Amino acid sequence: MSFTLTNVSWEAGGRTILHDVDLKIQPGVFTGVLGPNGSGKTSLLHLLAGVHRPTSGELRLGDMSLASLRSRERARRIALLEQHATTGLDLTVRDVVELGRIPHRSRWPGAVHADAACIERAMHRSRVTELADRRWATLSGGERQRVQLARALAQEPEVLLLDEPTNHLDLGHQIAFLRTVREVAPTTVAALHDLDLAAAFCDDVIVVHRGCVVAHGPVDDVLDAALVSEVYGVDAVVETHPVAGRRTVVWVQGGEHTCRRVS
Ligand SMILES: Nc1ncnc2c1ncn2[C@@H]1O[C@H](COP(=O)(O)OP(=O)(O)OP(=O)(O)O)[C@@H](O)[C@H]1O
Repeated sequence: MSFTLTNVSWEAGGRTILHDVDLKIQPGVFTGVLGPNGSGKTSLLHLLAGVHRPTSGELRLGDMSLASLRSRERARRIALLEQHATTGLDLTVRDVVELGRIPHRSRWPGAVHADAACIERAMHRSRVTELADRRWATLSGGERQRVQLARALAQEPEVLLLDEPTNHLDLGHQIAFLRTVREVAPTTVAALHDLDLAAAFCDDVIVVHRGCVVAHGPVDDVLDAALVSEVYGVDAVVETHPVAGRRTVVWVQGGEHTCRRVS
């Protein structure tokens, strides 16, 4: 399922947060959204999820305008894994994962069994089966993140939107999490801060800077030292690692945000 954004802008709090975004996100592709803090990554994901509506421009999912989809239909097609998922309810892990089935609820007699199988499968894939009876409130940050992935997979979406999904995860779980997403998820768009993880797992990347999309394309074409310098204000060496065989980013110096727009 593709996303097509034509001249999309989004305003909030009296200012333009995203400016004239033109993008086509191809179906079946794992796309990373990169950019500094406050550049507009979450805002872009929220537009794709239908949480926000564009102030101007058009956003299409496949051949439909996203705005024309009813919320239940949207929830069947798109799962959003938020940066800070919370609930005030006293739920078990299984209850949380079961929430992913709500958009698919049906009166068909076999639905309960189908839902149960789907929930078990999603928990197994996200490596949280052993947590199934634990209270959500007692989980660590990393455990919650994996449970949220299970909820999103139980939703069986056509598009998976992930907002900094590897926050809270140790290195092993970061790799396992993104590998699982690559194996089982359909079209994926993930905001990521870790450029090495982006290089390892993304097919394409979108780079957002000060509310503008300044680059979009295959990760190996986009991710280079000039981009890291321009967007993050960091001098870095970006090279193909001799053992891992993928792009790695080693920072040399920086930290000052001397951002200029990349053309
Ligand atoms: N509802 C809102 N009202 C006003 N300003 C907003 C709103 N939502 C986001 N912003 C502002 O828009 C800008 C982009 O925010 P966004 O959360 O999209 O950035 P981000 O790239 O995801 O940042 P981070 O990496 O820090 O999570 C920020 O300056 C933020 O304060």
